[in-house]
Amino acid sequence: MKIGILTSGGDCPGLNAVIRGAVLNGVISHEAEFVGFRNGWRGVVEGEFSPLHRHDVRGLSKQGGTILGSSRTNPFEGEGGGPENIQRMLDENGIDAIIAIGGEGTLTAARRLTDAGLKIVGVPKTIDNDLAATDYSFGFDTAVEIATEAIDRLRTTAESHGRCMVVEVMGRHVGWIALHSGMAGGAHAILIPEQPTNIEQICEWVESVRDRGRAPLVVVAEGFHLDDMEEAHSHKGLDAFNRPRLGGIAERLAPMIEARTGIESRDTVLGHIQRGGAPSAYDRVLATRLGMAAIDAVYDGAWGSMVTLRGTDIRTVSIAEAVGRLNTVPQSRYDEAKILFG
Ligand SMILES: Nc1ncnc2c1ncn2[C@@H]1O[C@H](COP(=O)(O)OP(=O)(O)OP(=O)(O)O)[C@@H](O)[C@H]1O
Ligand SMILES: O=P(O)(O)OC[C@H]1O[C@](O)(CO)[C@@H](O)[C@@H]1O
Ligand SMILES: [Mg+2]
Repeated sequence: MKIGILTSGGDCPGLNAVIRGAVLNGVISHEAEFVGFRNGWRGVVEGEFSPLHRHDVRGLSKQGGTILGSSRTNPFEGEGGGPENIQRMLDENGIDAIIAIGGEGTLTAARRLTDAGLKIVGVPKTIDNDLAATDYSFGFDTAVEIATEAIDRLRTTAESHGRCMVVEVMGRHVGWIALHSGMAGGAHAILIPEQPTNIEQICEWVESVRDRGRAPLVVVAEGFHLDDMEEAHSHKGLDAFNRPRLGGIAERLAPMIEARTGIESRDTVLGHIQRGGAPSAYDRVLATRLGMAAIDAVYDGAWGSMVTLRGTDIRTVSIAEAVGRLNTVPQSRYDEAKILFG
């Protein structure tokens, strides 16, 4: 079989480990051949790909980013877009199946193409951990490690100056990175999109920390909004898929906290640092296993399915099951963390 692999949407540590796992399992177990599409669906629509041999994936599991490149191209648009054009391109090049590695957008596109008859298997990726039907997605653990290290560092400078630090982490719709890094770093408040809060409550937590002689540390997810804000803070325009680019809520909160409490406050926005660099060992293992399992799904003809982590097992589910809803932070997990606020 000749299998095409693509990575689409925002990048994520572990993408290269998936590619390596798939290529190695395919070559070793099935003598499969591989091509890598350039820049996500754009490479499919424009027929831009190159062979991926075993030697191309050597040493790749520790490498951040994606050797294939990524984009937010819509496979239903453009001259070569749409299921008929894509199938023709695949037939002309003898490509039997596609492994699409991406988030809910990429997987939704994959599901629509599969509904139209294309042979695609999905692999879930996102640092946000917001995809349903998988217990964890690779990239999340790495992002939490990076954010936790940043929180640890901010804490020492905060204590030196008796300042309040507001640290912003990623998380467009869900607060998993904030929850886990905040718990790991001993944050005094964790603000997440699922739990709009008022500024008075935040200041109460901050003041109680100060009253104990400590420097308050607040972790906020970029998608958080105060309960009197209509939506998440955005001042950077739109992304390539016309969605507001988030980021900057920490810059709004820090002066509000300072004005209300009198505690000198600083903000830090971690941004894409959380997506860069080498994946953690956990993410390398998870990504490698998902890549290997994607090959099994291809050889089972499980089109329209996605490989997934359930407990410690790798399974397959239908993509439809994964993209319909978000994996949000449950109330019980937030309540548990909240015991330590203030
Ligand atoms: N409903 C849809 N139908 C067809 N194509 C879609 C659909 N939703 C998204 N896409 C395409 O898939 C691309 C990738 O989706 P998106 O940009 O949301 O990234 P993602 O895979 O969800 O990863 P990320 O976690 O970075 O959001 C989009 O830019 C868009 O072109
Ligand atoms: O890479 P971009 O387009 O700036 O996307 C940023 C978004 O992607 C993510 O990193 C992953 O979905 C979000 O946390 C963030 O809002
Ligand atoms: Mg998306």
